[in-house]
Amino acid sequence: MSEPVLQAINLHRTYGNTEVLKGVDLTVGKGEVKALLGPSGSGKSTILRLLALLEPADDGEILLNGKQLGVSVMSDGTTRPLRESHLARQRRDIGMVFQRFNLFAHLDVAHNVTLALTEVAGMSKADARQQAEAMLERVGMAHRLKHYPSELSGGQQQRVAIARALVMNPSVMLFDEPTSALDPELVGEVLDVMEQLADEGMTMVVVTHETRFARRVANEVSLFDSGRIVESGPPETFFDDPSHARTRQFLSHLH
Ligand SMILES: Nc1ncnc2c1ncn2[C@@H]1O[C@H](COP(=O)(O)OP(=O)(O)OP(=O)(O)O)[C@@H](O)[C@H]1O
Repeated sequence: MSEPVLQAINLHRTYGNTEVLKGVDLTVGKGEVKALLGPSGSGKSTILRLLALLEPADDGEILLNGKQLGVSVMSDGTTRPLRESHLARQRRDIGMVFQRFNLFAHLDVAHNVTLALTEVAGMSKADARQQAEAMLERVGMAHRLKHYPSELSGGQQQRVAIARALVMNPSVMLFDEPTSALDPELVGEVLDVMEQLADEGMTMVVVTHETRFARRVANEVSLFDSGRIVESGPPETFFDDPSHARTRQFLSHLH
């Protein structure tokens, strides 16, 4: 594997009495794509929310480019949760794309993409506009700068959401079932953009039910079940490995 960009070590998360993540280890190397499959409720969205620093783990560590996230390490080696302002800075380096596009309804396409650049990164409006246009060009949406989200198809909204995450120049992009809320005829345009990103060397973690995409684009595929990664492998062998009994069972429900 190439040098690790994102590492999760023994992540745990409990809601009430339900232990949703029971010790998850995950490593994504630079320029690699990791696909996570798994049944509904197995904890896939939870792991992505933790990796995106949207909520804290109860136990375990997350490292980005070798640096532990979400905590400050004291001189005696103990750790403390990071202050919100520092957390916000770390979040900028992690792009997240949700199942539902989560665009700001009251802002046009260009402003959806420039907002974080001007408000969070402190960039001038002119520079932000230039970067946003370049990023929207990359996802094939530069011709819709003045449109509002409600005037776009789901696939177009999702491509804008991808541009909005990319414009912060993150080290890694996390995708949480980015096509599962789309009409079938719109899935391809979003997967094409994601494949193009992968080809360009973006490091990605993708929760998806699109097994053909995972076969074609991922470097490693993992099956997530009941809060754990239970089976993993390169796509060439993962789907057809006779020892992957749980993957076979999962796939038989999917089709
Ligand atoms: N904030 C929360 N409070 C309480 N329970 C939660 C919370 N978030 C998730 N859960 C529970 O954790 C479990 C795992 O949820 P999660 O959304 O991570 O699964 P998933 O694998 O992404 O499922 P899906 O494919 O349906 O999105 C579910 O039982 C869910 O109800």
